[in-house]
Amino acid sequence: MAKESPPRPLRLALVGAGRGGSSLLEALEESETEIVAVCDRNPAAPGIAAAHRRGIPVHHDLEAFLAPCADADLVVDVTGDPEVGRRLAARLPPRVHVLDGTAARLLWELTRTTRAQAEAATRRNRRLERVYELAVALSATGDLHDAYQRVLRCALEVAEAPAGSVALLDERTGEMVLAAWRGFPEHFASFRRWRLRPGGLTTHILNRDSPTIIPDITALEEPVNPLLAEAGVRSVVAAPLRAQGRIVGILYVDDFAPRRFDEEAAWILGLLAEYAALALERLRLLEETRRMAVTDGLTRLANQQEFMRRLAEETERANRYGRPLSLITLDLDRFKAYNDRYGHLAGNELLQTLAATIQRVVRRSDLAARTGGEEFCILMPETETEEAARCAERLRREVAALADRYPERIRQAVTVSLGVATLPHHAEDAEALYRAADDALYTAKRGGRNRTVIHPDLAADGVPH
Ligand SMILES: Nc1nc2c(ncn2[C@@H]2O[C@H](COP(=O)(O)OP(=O)(O)OP(=O)(O)O)[C@@H](O)[C@H]2O)c(=O)[nH]1
Repeated sequence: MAKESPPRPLRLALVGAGRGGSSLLEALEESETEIVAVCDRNPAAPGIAAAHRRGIPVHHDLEAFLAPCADADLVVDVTGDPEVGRRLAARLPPRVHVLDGTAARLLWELTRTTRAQAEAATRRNRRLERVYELAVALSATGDLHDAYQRVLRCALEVAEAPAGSVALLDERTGEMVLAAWRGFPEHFASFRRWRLRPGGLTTHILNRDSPTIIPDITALEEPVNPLLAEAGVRSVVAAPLRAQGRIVGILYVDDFAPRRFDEEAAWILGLLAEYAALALERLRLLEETRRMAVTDGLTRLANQQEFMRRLAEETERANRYGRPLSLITLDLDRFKAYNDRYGHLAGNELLQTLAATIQRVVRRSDLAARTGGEEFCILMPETETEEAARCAERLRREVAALADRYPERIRQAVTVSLGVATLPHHAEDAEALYRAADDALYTAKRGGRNRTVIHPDLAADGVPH
């Protein structure tokens, strides 16, 4: 059997490059059809520039245009001018078909529809591809913050929206808590929490299986969360985040103008939310485990291991850059007697109150840790001895005032003894710094307790108070 040769592309010539002609040119841009010539009297007609751009021969005179037309299969006449129609019919060989009027419009509409469908399919594939890429990235990351940002970036891209956020449900308090956001100004985060109200928008979103589309929140009757209203959000698509059958939060995608998000975007956001919820929950648990591994369970301060790790790290940094690093060690005075008298639980409560006091007194850049039963350490980068001693004294006074301040929790007046040492003045490495501060603390205990001692003054009575 003879092999069939592939059909050669259709050759088309176009007369009339106004709005209709240029739309047809655009609609045929990616088709196989070969445009052999374009003709329009008006050199400024929109289709003329498009034809030049695509290298299609252009004519402004019908006579000259007839020559390439004789070589075409089809001439499309969108001029609507009967004179042009007559001349084409009279001069072109019968083999060349002429499409004009309604038939030309039909051709344009069919081409446009096909193209729109192809574009929609490409867009859907691109959106699904983004979700797939997100899934791959989420399974590789171990960082919760990074994961939130990736989820938001992907959601905004899929919905072609300028802003979005993730809020998590705090089951204990019945509140929504903002976990991450994108495309909002800084002050957006000032509304970090809001209450769930029965009949409110948040409750409505959480109770639905699929995403909720809201074209204009100002037209809603139910109360809207203050975050959206305050930020000037007008339209929303919101997908519930569910992990193992439990509702964990909401993914919001927002626009500052009223707009109806398309159903396809909402459907894909639903898919994205399903996967994201599982991945985010996994990372949240991982983070929680990590946090627990470095935290003391009773006081929520850093634990001994974390303190030793940070001490080594900060010592190295201080030595490398020639910067001071101070360390305060402190220990409750006669805690055994307190425990014996009021019981272990009351003792625990005292330790927790002391930890909260330490946390209140130190700076954010300092590290407060519980390093033993009733022993605590405060690591203070970039801090000279005098400043550390001032902080120690302030802490000592605050502890002495605890019984007056919290009579329901602290059963009798308590005090602490503190030791201060600074690298490089009193030690050169981590171990020596720890020992120096501890020696100072020991001296404070021997000197009568309820005092601060700076390392070289081991024989002195401590800092005057
Ligand atoms: N309640 C409670 N007590 C603890 C905890 N860890 C250690 N302790 C107690 O802390 C007390 C420490 O006693 P000592 O080391 O003799 O020190 P002290 O009584 O504070 O005396 P000085 O430090 O010399 O002023 C012991 O009774 C421990 O049982 C804890 O987690 N909770």
